[in-house]
Amino acid sequence: MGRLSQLSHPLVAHHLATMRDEKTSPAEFRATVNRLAMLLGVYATADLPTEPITVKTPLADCPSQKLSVRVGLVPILRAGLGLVEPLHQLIPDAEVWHLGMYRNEETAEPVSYYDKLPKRGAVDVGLVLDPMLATGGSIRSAVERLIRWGVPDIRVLSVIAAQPGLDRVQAEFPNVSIFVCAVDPSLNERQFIVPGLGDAGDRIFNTLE
Ligand SMILES: O=P(O)(O)OC[C@H]1O[C@H](OP(=O)(O)OP(=O)(O)O)[C@H](O)[C@@H]1O
Ligand SMILES: O=c1cc[nH]c(=O)[nH]1
Ligand SMILES: [Mg+2]
Repeated sequence: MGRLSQLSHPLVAHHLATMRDEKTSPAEFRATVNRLAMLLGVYATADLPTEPITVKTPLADCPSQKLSVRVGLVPILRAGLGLVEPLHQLIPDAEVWHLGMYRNEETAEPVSYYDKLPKRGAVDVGLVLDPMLATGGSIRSAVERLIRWGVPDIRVLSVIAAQPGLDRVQAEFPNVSIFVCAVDPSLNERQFIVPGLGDAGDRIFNTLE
């Protein structure tokens, strides 16, 4: 089974309530995704390797640490874009590799429409960013793509995961770490997470029809 970390923190619970609330405006929704992504980012990077360096302060030499790995942020378009900026704040040198995917409305299967990953030179750590893991199909497809690219350490950051999709991803990718703020019990007949928060991409980009 893949390793699952569910964040337990009063700020996570507080901001999650805002995100789920149907009355939350797109502007506040975006700001809240940003806050939760920052918290997820801190947890998901807690064991990144560092190497010792020495920096000169105005007073003396100071033994210090710097990240020693290439980190790639891999947002799944569109909704994953909402998590990029806070992760970039935490890891300014991270590379960003976008994967474009949307769910077919009838089958709920992911349809890929953008992928410019290079043939060579995979990052050491790939952080897959998508606020919603529903059936798990989109995350599965992204993880498969990163495995083919050659990423040795793959971590998934999602705000809400549905239990059925999570079970599927964990069973299929035992070496992938998954970080979530909440696990919801079920999916409805349209494969939306219940209680969930609706369509994350539409709420971020104010495209609700
Ligand atoms: O686990 P799954 O069943 O694959 O569902 C989750 C996917 O669905 C949503 O994207 P959507 O297809 O709505 O596209 P969008 O982000 O462009 O709105 C969400 O952002 C995930 O990518
Ligand atoms: O509940 C869901 C399922 C897929 N995508 C979303 O944005 N929300
Ligand atoms: Mg999507």
